[in-house]
Amino acid sequence: MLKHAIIVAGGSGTRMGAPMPKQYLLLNDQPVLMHTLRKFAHAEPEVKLILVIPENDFDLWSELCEKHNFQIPHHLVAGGKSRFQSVRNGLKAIEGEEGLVAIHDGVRPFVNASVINESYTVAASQGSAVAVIALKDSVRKLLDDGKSVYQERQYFRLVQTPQTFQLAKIKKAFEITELHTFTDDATVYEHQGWQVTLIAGNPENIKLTTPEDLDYAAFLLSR
Ligand SMILES: Nc1ccn([C@@H]2O[C@H](COP(=O)(O)OP(=O)(O)OP(=O)(O)O)[C@@H](O)[C@H]2O)c(=O)n1
Ligand SMILES: C[C@](O)(CO)[C@H](O)COP(=O)(O)O
Repeated sequence: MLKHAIIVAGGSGTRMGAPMPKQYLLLNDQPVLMHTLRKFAHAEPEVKLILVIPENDFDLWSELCEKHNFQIPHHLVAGGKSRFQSVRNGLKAIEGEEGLVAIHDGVRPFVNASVINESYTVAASQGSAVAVIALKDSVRKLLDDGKSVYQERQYFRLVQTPQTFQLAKIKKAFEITELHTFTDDATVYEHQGWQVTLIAGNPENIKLTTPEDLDYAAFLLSR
């Protein structure tokens, strides 16, 4: 079955506060995005990779590829103003509706190959596969009056990427006008009335968001 992967990296990394967007920061002397693209290329050698970055960064990316001798084939697509719009641009760049597409944050370079493989297998039979992990800490809900209440953590999951779908269904789902409740691709998919299928993610697959995440990334790479 035809397998695509859209790696979204069209953001500006405000919370990281680094001199350049976090997707280009170096981990072990290689930009974050190269680690992420390599994970997909190694896990699924036949995958068709689409990389979504801001159009203004196309020249920077091509310089980085040359400098780091990065040769994994991929198709560059211009990002949008929001993650939703970047994903939609990526979906529009795929011709036809055949096969599966994994949508993955470019700033999650620590995804396991087994999670990527499982996401395609499950999406092929179920329509979708969304990587999640269970919570280890207790959970409380904040109330308007300054109080808080206990929540049963077994009913909650933290949502990661990849979020993998049958291409025809996720293309149709993304035809909708963007809503503020669309925090990821699963929320767009289920807006159609379709149930998402959850699969186990890997705990190291964090989204590099704030500076302390880079320390954890360095630790993971040093093991
Ligand atoms: N317009 C956007 C915004 C975000 N993303 C991507 O979506 C992923 C998750 O977003 P987030 O971690 O929020 O990245 P940023 O938007 O870059 O970070 P911040 O919110 O701190 O500015 C990232 O890979 C990011 O590059 C995107 O492709 N296009
Ligand atoms: C898609 C995502 O990474 C799943 O956890 C997350 O929803 C992105 O959120 P952000 O607010 O764009 O960082």
